Amino acid sequence: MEVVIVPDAKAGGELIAEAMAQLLRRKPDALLGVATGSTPLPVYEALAGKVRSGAVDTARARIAQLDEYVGLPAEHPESYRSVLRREVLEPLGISMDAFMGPDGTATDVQDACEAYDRALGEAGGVDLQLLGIGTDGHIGFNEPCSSLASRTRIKTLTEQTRLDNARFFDGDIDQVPHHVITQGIGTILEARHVVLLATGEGKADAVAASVEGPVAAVCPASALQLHPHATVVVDEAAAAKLKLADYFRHTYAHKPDWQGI
Ligand SMILES: N[C@@H]1[C@@H](O)[C@H](O)[C@@H](COP(=O)(O)O)O[C@@H]1O
Repeated sequence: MEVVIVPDAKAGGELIAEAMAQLLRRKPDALLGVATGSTPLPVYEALAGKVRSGAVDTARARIAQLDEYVGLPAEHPESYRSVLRREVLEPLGISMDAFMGPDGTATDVQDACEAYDRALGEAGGVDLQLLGIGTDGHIGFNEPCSSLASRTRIKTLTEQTRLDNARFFDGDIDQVPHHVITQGIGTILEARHVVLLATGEGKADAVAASVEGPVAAVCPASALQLHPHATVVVDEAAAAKLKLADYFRHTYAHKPDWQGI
């Protein structure tokens, strides 16, 4: 696992957007796994800037969704499908034909989960999966004690996560669904490169537990320690509780220029 400490969220966004751009130059039809939440927005903004300036071409890029609320109509403004259309696909000029995600409106939710998990494999697998992190260490919607081998499935949200996400539902927790579909931790770990971005002091405990704590289901993001190519990008505030921060700074400052993240 590589930990990169950047000065602020904008620098983190630029670093990850450049990694995505390099991937797309090498593999124009790369499948990018994207996350929702506030944290990844600087990545999408930086990548959209590169598309506008002609530094990268997204004509053949494909996008895969990480997780979804169960029961929200697909056209609901806060369904993750709508959020990703608004924040990722439209700014990047990628059509919905190149988008894949789980069906949060399916009557048979289990079947929808299995179908999406299969579809990811049939699409050749995710090339780069971008993740945020919840204050409790969750990735996607894999709440604490999710199996580290889990596949795409239905999960029940904790009260804390519903509270955290109420800000997208007029601050009203009652509007936040209890159930979600999320790629499992085992599914996420199949991506060729996993990049987690965390910013702000609110994420410092979760980052320290994920990077320097034991691999444990109680902290789902710690599963990234098992991945052969995982990059954790953190700003100074989110890095505040890392005991090895100086070591991470030193190794990143001295790595070969050609290596990228
Ligand atoms: N399912 C999403 C996660 O993918 C995201 O990482 C998390 C943190 O969101 P934020 O980046 O807004 O803190 O929120 C939700 O739970």
